[in-house]
Amino acid sequence: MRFSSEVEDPISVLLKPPPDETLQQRDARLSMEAEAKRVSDQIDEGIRAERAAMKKRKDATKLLLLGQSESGKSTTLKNFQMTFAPKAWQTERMSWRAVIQLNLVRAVNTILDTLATEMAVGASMRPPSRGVGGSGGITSKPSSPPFSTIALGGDADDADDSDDAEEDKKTASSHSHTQRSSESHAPPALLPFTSTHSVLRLSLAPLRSIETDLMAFLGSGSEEINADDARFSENIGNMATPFDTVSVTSPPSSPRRRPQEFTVKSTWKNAVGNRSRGSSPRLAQHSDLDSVTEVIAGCREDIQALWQDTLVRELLRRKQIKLQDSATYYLDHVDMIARTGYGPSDNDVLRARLRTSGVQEHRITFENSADFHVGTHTDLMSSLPLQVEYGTEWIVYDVGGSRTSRWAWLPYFDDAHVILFLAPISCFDEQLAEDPKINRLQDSFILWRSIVSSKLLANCAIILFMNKYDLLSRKIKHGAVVKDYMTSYGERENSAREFTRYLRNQFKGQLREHLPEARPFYGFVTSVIDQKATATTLLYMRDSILRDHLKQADFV
Ligand SMILES: Nc1nc2c(ncn2[C@@H]2O[C@H](COP(=O)(O)OP(=O)(O)OP(=O)(O)O)[C@@H](O)[C@H]2O)c(=O)[nH]1
Ligand SMILES: [Mg+2]
Repeated sequence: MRFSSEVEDPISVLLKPPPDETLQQRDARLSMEAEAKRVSDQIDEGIRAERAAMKKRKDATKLLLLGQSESGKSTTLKNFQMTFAPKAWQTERMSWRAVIQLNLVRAVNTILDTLATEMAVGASMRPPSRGVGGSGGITSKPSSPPFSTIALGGDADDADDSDDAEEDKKTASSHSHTQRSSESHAPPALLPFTSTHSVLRLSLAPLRSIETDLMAFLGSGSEEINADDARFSENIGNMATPFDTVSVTSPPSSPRRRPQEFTVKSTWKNAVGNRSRGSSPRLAQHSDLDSVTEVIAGCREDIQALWQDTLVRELLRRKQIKLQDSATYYLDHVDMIARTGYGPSDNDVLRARLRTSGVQEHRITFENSADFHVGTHTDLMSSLPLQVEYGTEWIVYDVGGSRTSRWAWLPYFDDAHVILFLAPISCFDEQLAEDPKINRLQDSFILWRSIVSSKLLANCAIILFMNKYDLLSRKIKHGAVVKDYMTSYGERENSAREFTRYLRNQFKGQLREHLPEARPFYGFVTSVIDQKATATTLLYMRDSILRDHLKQADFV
């Protein structure tokens, strides 16, 4: 009988060098073995890194930014980056220059379009036309009657799609203050434009191709959705909350899974940093972004002259051309922006408008909280138990908010921990670009009701930002009367403060109505273009509300 210790291990037998191995053969064998080990270690390392990344992703707090288009979601995301990852933000800031340039150039082209139409009318001595065509930057304001948030109250059953349609009908003709006032006046005399204006139009003509090139560079987000685009699909239609009814009305691809074209990073951001040819989107008419910048810089004085011209201002007023808010800001600061060495400030970037297409995933790794600008914040901050969260990762999903994009939200509901819902409260007198029959504030209420009553989001912390308070204050100061647009507001004081208090109660009431049991109401009044104030709110949100919620829900 043989003992096992006497049996030779078959693997060692296999690996044993041949007895007659030469020195050369031995070296070759050893180097082959070393290479095999290196490859094997590399594979193990890859598996380990993948597991760690998966665990990190699983552990990361997932925050979903929701709200209608132009509610300020992407601007809030920028605030997140500036507040929690300031060093990483430094490298991203410069890439926004092209967006700012597009916002500026588009505003100039809109003014030039308006001027061209008016001068053509003057030349032919025909009566002035009422409408003005042109590219983005114009918010059209058709007639429509006022709406009432009381009509939005209702039962939980109201949340269904047919009811939305009913409410849409109720507001199908919400009205425009500006349009109404203009109807009671006779058309004013033609404005006396001169050859100076013709020269300005000529010298600013190169900005047409600049707009085209910047749009090609920045992709689909550089075009705003309009009512015609919104009719693009009979399938999805133009519903307020397609994610509620997704099983009935299917979007083009599977509703539950995340479509491939979504959850993308913006390619233009990388392209700005990466100058190598071939990797950047091609500009059709200018060799690169630097030559675009030079053309804009060359137009600086003429842009200033156009924007400061009193006749042009009067024309914009008469034609009720409402430029985007960011456009006005950039035109006011053209002396600084239209320069070859221009690098945008944080303030400039917070004003930049680029529509989000699809759903974009952003990973934010918290940098050392000692870097936060806490010292400059209000007393509130000093009372917070500020925790060092260095290295913690959050995944923030920024979605497109127009009605035609909302069907893509649903797949992101499943694993969201936090919903940050933005409702722009300044737009009580505005209509949706994608459906001019619908009042924008009413659309926000319909969305909010659907989100707070969603069973899929029952475990999420839901935080409301009543945003654009600065614009609301300005609007009311300039004479807008809330009850003209919102009958339920009644005879309350016509002030931004009182109106905000009223809206807060309405939002809170809808949350309580749908989830009476436990969910607390977290509502903040914000102007997310104000970086310092927003940082204070975000820090409070993270270190107080979310810490408690995530602990309670066993997420941390
Ligand atoms: N004055 C002012 N402007 C704001 C405020 N919040 C956002 N904006 C501006 O409004 C515009 C639209 O904001 P975005 O953040 O792009 O809106 P969004 O919700 O991401 O819109 P979509 O991507 O179309 O869904 C930008 O030009 C912002 O600078 C605010 O509180 N006050
Ligand atoms: Mg956006």
